[in-house]
Amino acid sequence: MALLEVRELRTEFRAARGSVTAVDGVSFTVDAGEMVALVGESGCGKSATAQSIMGLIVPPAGQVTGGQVIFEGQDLLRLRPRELRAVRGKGISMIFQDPMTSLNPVLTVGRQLTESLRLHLGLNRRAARARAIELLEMVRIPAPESRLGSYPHQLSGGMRQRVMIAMALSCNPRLILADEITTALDVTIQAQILELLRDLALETRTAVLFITHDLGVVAGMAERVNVMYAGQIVERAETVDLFHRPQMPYTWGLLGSVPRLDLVRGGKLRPIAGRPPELSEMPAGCRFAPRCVHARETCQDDAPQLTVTWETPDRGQLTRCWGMRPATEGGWLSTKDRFANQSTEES
Ligand SMILES: Nc1ncnc2c1ncn2[C@@H]1O[C@H](COP(=O)(O)OP(=O)(O)OP(=O)(O)O)[C@@H](O)[C@H]1O
Repeated sequence: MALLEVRELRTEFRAARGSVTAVDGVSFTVDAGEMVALVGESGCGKSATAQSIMGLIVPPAGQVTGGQVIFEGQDLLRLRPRELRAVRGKGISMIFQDPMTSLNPVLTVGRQLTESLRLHLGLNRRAARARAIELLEMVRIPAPESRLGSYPHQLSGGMRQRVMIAMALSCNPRLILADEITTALDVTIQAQILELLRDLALETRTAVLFITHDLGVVAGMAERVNVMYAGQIVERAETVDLFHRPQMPYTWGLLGSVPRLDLVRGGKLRPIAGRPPELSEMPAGCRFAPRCVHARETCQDDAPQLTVTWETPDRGQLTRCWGMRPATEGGWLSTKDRFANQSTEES
């Protein structure tokens, strides 16, 4: 059984006229100790998915209107607030993009760590302090004892994110939701923080749902990837398969905007042209069709389902694209069929 199983999750936000659906039938799993990525451009619904899992989307701003979030066998969407609070921290913890918004600026790092340990694990003052020092050592913060007295603003961005990782790990959760945790950091620091999270998660056998807009970041972090577009999963595969054999044109586009050392000299990064649809004006057919140079008439008119388009006995790849046949019928459409409607600007 999966550690986390998200089934047909649907989340709506209140809008000027009625409501808009930011997460539309999203399903995926995370196994114990596994690293899974949720990737997509800004606004595709990644954070809304994570916040829905944690029960952080509440009326009047928004609401989870459908689906299930099964964590260790229980549906988190059916829990009472008190029961859900017990799952947060001890079962699932979350690290956000900007530690300054999640750390309390008027409390020292030590106070914040020890309070969480006392509250969730019932440690006494002395034991909580000892564990806090141990946690800061774990996230490789030098002179941890003296750092306990520091306020968040006295630490660098990278150090603050290390503190957030320490807090996330403090109650030995089974799952960490890591939402764009390095976006606000310098590139060199980004790599250190990612490596730290990966090493600690492996060491402590903690599963991580790794949320990012940067497919480049996924390569070294996740075993499986879910690509999200306009509120839906549009491709899912093992990371190696996704990089080796991306199937959905949106994923090709995301890969085209990842810097690569093996690009031929002079090869340019190609951002995906156009913008995702407005939530209030979703296309009737494939949601990526308006930006897809391979879109055919079917793509404009009919919404494709997420379908197994490649598989071996032990793994598979799912794609939401009319350019792919089910794996049982051969997967790829022939080049002639696939590009039948290819625009001239591509050739
Ligand atoms: N409180 C809210 N009220 C109304 N709409 C919202 C709210 N929060 C998010 N949205 C909308 O839901 C959609 C999904 O947002 P979400 O933050 O989940 O995207 P994302 O993929 O995480 O992007 P980013 O990385 O930029 O946060 C967006 O169109 C966003 O404008």
